[in-house]
Parts: sequence; structure tokens; C-alpha cells
Amino acid sequence: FRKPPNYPPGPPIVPMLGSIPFLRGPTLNDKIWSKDLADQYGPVVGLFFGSHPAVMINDPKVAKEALSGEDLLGRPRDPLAMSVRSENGRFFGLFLADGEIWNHQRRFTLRTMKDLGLGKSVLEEIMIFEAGQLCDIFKSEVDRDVLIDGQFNIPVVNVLWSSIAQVRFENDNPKILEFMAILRGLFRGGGFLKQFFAILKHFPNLSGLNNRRATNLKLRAIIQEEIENHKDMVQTGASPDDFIGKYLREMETDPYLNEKELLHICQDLFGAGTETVSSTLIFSLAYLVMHPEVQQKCFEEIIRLQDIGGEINLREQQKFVYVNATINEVFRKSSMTASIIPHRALRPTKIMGYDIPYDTMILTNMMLNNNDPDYFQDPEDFRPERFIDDHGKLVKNDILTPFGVGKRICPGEALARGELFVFLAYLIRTFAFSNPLEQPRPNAEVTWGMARLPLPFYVRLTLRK
Ligand code: HEM
Repeated sequence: FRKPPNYPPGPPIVPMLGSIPFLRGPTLNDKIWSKDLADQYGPVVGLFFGSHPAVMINDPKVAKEALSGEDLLGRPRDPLAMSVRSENGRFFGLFLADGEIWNHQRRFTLRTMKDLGLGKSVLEEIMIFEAGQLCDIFKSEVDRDVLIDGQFNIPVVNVLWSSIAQVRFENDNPKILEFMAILRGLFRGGGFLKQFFAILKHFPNLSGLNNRRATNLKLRAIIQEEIENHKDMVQTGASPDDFIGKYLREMETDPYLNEKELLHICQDLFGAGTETVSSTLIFSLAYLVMHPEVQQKCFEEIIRLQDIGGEINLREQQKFVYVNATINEVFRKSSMTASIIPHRALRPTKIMGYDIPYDTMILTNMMLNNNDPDYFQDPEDFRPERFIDDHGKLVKNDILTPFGVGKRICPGEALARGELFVFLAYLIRTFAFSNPLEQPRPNAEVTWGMARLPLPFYVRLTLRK
């Protein structure tokens, strides 16, 4: 067991564990996302997780170049995910799949999300309605210490349900509560590092694999119900103007599209588009409480730029420079998607002249870049102004890439940014958020799951006059 020739520099390796014994830090995540590795070995580090090669890219420019080509567009073949979501060694949908069929599904998804998407008054109305519902939930919680945890889930998942299937659920609907609990469990309990412990699949009860299989099936059963409803509608001559409706119609002429892919794409849209947005909202509230001066500036901008009727227009989002800069600063400080989700080399290739074998896992250390003083002055400060130029315009920053880079970049970015803007604008306009009186203050503490996720915390809400 030894390193391949011309492999990027990195720690020594031992059989079974690979480089892991040589990485520093209290937890596996701390070890992998540490600054030590970059300091010791430079912009591209060659690692082994068990017997599996994995390369960490620490330099954002190298990452951008490497991921803009075709060679690194794969997804790692996670043995645990395979035993839950693949058939005959093949993944379906978007998140876990790669290759020609994935490419086709992805193109359809991007085009359709754009068709259904932002700038369209329908989606804007849905977001505003859900933001109003959220404010109503919070209105019953004013003037006491409130635990911020799951409140965003249903409004956020309802925006997705509306665009995917034109349905929405009330907060206490048991079906949506179960759906949301499963999504949360999968996202919070997941984590790509688990995949190196393929041995876990031999202990399906102990490792939670059986439970994961059952919850995945339940999730897909709920989505399948809506697909069946849509099929009935199409049969009676209706043409529902939503993701499922469009897919079913295009399926008639496009041989790449089929119902199984549709089911898995929907699962991926919900899986990737719910907890990410609600966690970013939770992080945002923590930072707004920790930095009341930022909250005040956001509030003043919202009041100044909302239209005469008091509506906040999604189409005007770009004008709200300070609010958008604050969202960027939340992305930077939280580094929620600390790495892009791992990629995989689809063929032998090179990064910075080093040889990267077929099947190598590719990681990028975005958290390191987000906290690098060469890119962000005084990185420990929470300062949205760093994203605003001298002319008061939002600065485009190539280092901050919460949605990834290259050809596998998140297809939900525009939707996510739209939701974050609308939800935050309505919340900040309606409430002042401050430190709790009887509970510990928020400090944006994180836990690891599929990403770096916020831990619950208390805040005090006051209704603004
Ligand atoms: C704050 C919100 C969000 C963040 C930070 C985020 C971030 C990311 C990142 C980093 C990736 C991996 C990119 C890569 O592999 O290079 C990704 C993939 C993905 N995201 Fe998002 N995302 C967010 C919201 C959403 C939303 C709202 C949706 C859908 C409606 C969505 C759907 C997806 C899908 C389907 C993928 C997999 C794409 C593929 O592998 O082809 N995301 N996201």
C-alpha cells in the first residue's frame, strides 16, 4: 500500500487508515478542514481516507480551474448511499449521480427551474405568502426568549412544494411534519466522512443504515403520491405548470427522462434545498443578534427601499445592497458548505502538474479561504461592508463560493438567494431580534452533518412599531 507516483504532497499513510492518524484535530472534521494541512503541504494536498485517495484543494483559483473542466465532475461512490439509493450500481437523480444521464437530468432541471423561477410573479407571491406565515408564527412568540430551531422548515419546504407540485401544507399537517423530520434527519445525521467506514453497512441496525433505508423509502413514497396525482391530471387533459408537470410532459418525447429519475430528482431538490436554506436563515438570525448595528442598517435599507404599499419586491432584490451583503457575510462566516460537496475524478487527470488517479475524491477547503486574511481583511469580524464597493455596489467576490464552482455548481442558487432575501426582509421589517434575557446568548455555534449546521439558540423578539 503506497502512494501513486507524482501524487500531491501530503502526510504519510498506513494500511487501513490511510493518512487519518497523521491529521491533527479533536474530530475527523477538524482534522480534515484544518489549516495545518495547507500550511504544511501547500495548495493541493494528497490524502488517503483508508485505502481511498482524496485530494484537498486549498487554493480557490486552483479549485476553480480544476472544477471547470470535465474530469472532476463525478460524485464519490459512497457505499452507504449506494446501499440506500442505487440500483445495480447506478444512482438516479442529481445529487449522487454522474455521467451522461445525470448531465441530461441536470440540463432539464436548470432549464425548468429557470422557467418556473425568479422574476416570475407566481414564485414571488408564494415566497411573500410564506414569509407572512412565518411572521405570524413569530408574532405569537414576542417578548419572551424563543428557541430558534425548526420554525423556518415548513415555510421553506412549502416554497419548494409549490414550485415542484403546486401544493402547500399547513404547519400542523402530519404528512409535512413527517416529511420535514425525515429531511432533517438525513441532512443532520448525514456526512460524507461516514462513507469511509463501508464496514458499517455490515451492521445495518447498529449503523442506522436500516433506518436510513426506511426513511428514504418513506420520503419517496410521499413524493410519489404527488407524481401519481399529476399523472391523473395529465390523463384528464390538464397540464400542471410545475416541475413534475413539465417533466411528465417532456418525458413523452425525451428518451432520457423517466419516472424513476423524476422521483430521485425531486428527492434531491427537497434534500438539498430545504435544510440549507433554513440553516442559513438560522445562522442569519444569530449574526443579526450578535451584531445589532448590522440588523439596524438592514432594517433602514428595507424601510427605505420597500415600495409605497410596503411590499418587498423580489424583482428589486439587487437594489437592497446592504441586505445582500449581509447574506454574503453570513455565508462567509458560517461556511456552512465548508467544502463543495465532494467530487470524484472520472478519469486520470492532473491538478497543478500532480497526477490524480481515476476515482480520487476531490475536496476544496472553502472554510480556509473564507477565513484567510489575504482574501478577507480581519476575517474574524462580521462586516457586510466588505462586500460593498466605494460606489455602493455589491462586490462580486470569486473567493466566496457557498454554492460551489464549475460545472456542478448548485442549481438552486437563484431560488435560495431569493428565499433568503424575502424571508429576512420580512422578518427584519417586522421584528427586532435581540439577546435573550434568561438564556445564553447566541454565538453561531455549529455541529456537523452533511454540512456545518447551526445549533439551536434563544433570541428575544420585539414587534417593531
Ligand atoms: C443556502 C442555500 C444553498 C446552498 C449554500 C447550497 C450549496 C450547494 C453546494 C455547495 C452544492 C454542491 C456543488 C458541487 O457539487 O460542486 C449544491 C448542490 C446542489 N444543490 Fe444546493 N445549495 C443551497 C440551496 C439549494 C436549493 C434551494 C436547491 C433546490 C431547489 C438546491 C439544489 C441542489 C442540488 C439538486 C444539488 C446537486 C447538483 C448536482 O450534483 O448536479 N440547493 N448546493
